[in-house]
Amino acid sequence: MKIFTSAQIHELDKYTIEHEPIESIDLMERAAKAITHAITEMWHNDTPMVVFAGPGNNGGDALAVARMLAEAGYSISVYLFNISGHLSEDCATNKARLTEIKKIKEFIEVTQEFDPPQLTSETLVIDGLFGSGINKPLAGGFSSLVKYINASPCKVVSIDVPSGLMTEDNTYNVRANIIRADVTLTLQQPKLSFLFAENQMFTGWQKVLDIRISSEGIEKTDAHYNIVEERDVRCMLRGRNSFAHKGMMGNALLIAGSYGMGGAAILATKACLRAGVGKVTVHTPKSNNIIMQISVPEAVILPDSEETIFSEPTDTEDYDALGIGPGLGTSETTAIALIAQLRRTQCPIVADADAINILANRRAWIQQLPKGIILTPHPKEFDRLDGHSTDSGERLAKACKMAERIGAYIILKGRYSALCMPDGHVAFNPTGNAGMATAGSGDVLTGIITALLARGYKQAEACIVGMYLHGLAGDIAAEELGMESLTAGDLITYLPKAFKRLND
Ligand SMILES: NC(=O)C1=CN([C@@H]2O[C@H](COP(=O)(O)OP(=O)(O)OC[C@H]3O[C@@H](n4cnc5c(N)ncnc54)[C@H](OP(=O)(O)O)[C@@H]3O)[C@@H](O)[C@H]2O)[C@@H](O)CC1
Ligand SMILES: Nc1ncnc2c1ncn2[C@@H]1O[C@H](COP(=O)(O)OP(=O)(O)O)[C@@H](O)[C@H]1O
Ligand SMILES: [K+]
Repeated sequence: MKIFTSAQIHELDKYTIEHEPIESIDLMERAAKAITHAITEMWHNDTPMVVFAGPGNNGGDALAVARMLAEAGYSISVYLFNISGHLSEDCATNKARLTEIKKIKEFIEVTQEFDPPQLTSETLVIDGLFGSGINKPLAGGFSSLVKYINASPCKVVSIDVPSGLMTEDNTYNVRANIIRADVTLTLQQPKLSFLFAENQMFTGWQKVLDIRISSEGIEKTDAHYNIVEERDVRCMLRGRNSFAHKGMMGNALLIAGSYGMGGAAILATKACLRAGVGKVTVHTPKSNNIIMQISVPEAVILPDSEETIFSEPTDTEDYDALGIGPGLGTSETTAIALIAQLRRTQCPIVADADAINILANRRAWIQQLPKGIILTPHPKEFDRLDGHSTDSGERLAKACKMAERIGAYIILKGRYSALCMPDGHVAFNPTGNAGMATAGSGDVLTGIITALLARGYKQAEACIVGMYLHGLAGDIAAEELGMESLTAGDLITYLPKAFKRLND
């Protein structure tokens, strides 16, 4: 699913009006119907509702919703904020339509002073102050109103966007002046900023409402940001030839584990095998040899000459992919071996965890990384690599720049892991859940991506399929076990079911 910027949304709006064709006011009516339907599904008609409408089209939506809810028998009070004395055309039309009906409890047009109504725990506030047209942080009377609503015990449903939240960049926004909704009913597509962890407190639960924006327009418009969909992944999946033998299914090399962190190597190795690789070899310190042999008898172990750390690069001629980093440690010897390893490796690479931490300590080496390398940092690891970011938006922008600059694929891990590609495009992964916030989940992802690379998937495909499968395994595990007790090992156990669901 493409994620458009507010400027693109505005253009698509116009495109739909011109090409469907449909009058702008009728498109607003269509949006309002979808919003009203969603509200009536969630709240009974004995819920007292207070609608706050702004002067633009978000306010227009709110006024239309107020009319429809009043006609459906809800008790509705409406406050329309018209401070500058100018309403958008469709907002003005909906004001006229609203004032024509008799079923509204009260309608107040605020032009100067505003005496806020009492908002109790019974009240539902419908927030239609500002949507995708906001162009600066809220201030003055609007910020006071937002603070008043946020401090009240009422429930809040926001139309399209929680008022005050920018659809893309909130780095310089004033967070106290943004509505904290319980539910956001967003039109056509989630907005980019909804995918960032720190904005969940504003959007609350999100529901996307289809308002039938021109599919032709959507197809024609290039989007930098996409949310991966199941059908994309199904198209990328490669089958297994019935004459397949292990030599055809990829030969993976993992360099992982140090004394005390052998578990990371075990998790990555098991995940690599469960992701369908033909053969996997694990280069790990001597001290992990026996535990690896016992834990993963399917793997070949290549013990390092050192007892506790990775110290010597391995020839990669025979391998189809290298996964390096889980539990590796960051000692000086390991750092030198890592760089030597990256320099001499010819096959595709995924570098995670301590491999990233080592690069963060020696930033000059980042420029020299092989083209096409996959890096899988969580936000803290990325900050070590590229300096502190104030929020997810800034971090994503930096990751995109780095991916372009060094020709890398960077997966910024999180609820919606973001794959930043060298061509500037970003793919967000929708699968996964909070049960996966547990040690070792990242090692499993490294193992899966390594396997897919070894099997011949191109970097972008290996990342997209890998992220999706990893999250889907977590979702199926959570369906059956619940989130609380989920462990990284469960992700491996449920990987077969994730494959099966996608292959069915
Ligand atoms: N295709 C779709 O998705 C559809 C979208 N639709 C709906 O349209 C909404 C977008 O409407 P929109 O473009 O009119 O913008 P909106 O958010 O109402 O705000 C603009 C007004 O706010 C003002 N303003 C801005 N910032 C401000 C600030 N900080 N403080 C104070 N004022 C500020 C700005 O004034 P200006 O700065 O321009 O003078 C202008 O008056 C969208 O979210 C959805 O609900 C549906 O109806 C149909 C299909
Ligand atoms: N709340 C969540 N929703 C979806 N996925 C999550 C969530 N929390 C963690 N994950 C996934 O789990 C993995 C955690 O990786 P990481 O932080 O590197 O863990 P570790 O270092 O312990 O292995 C990432 O792939 C991330 O996307
Ligand atoms: K809003």
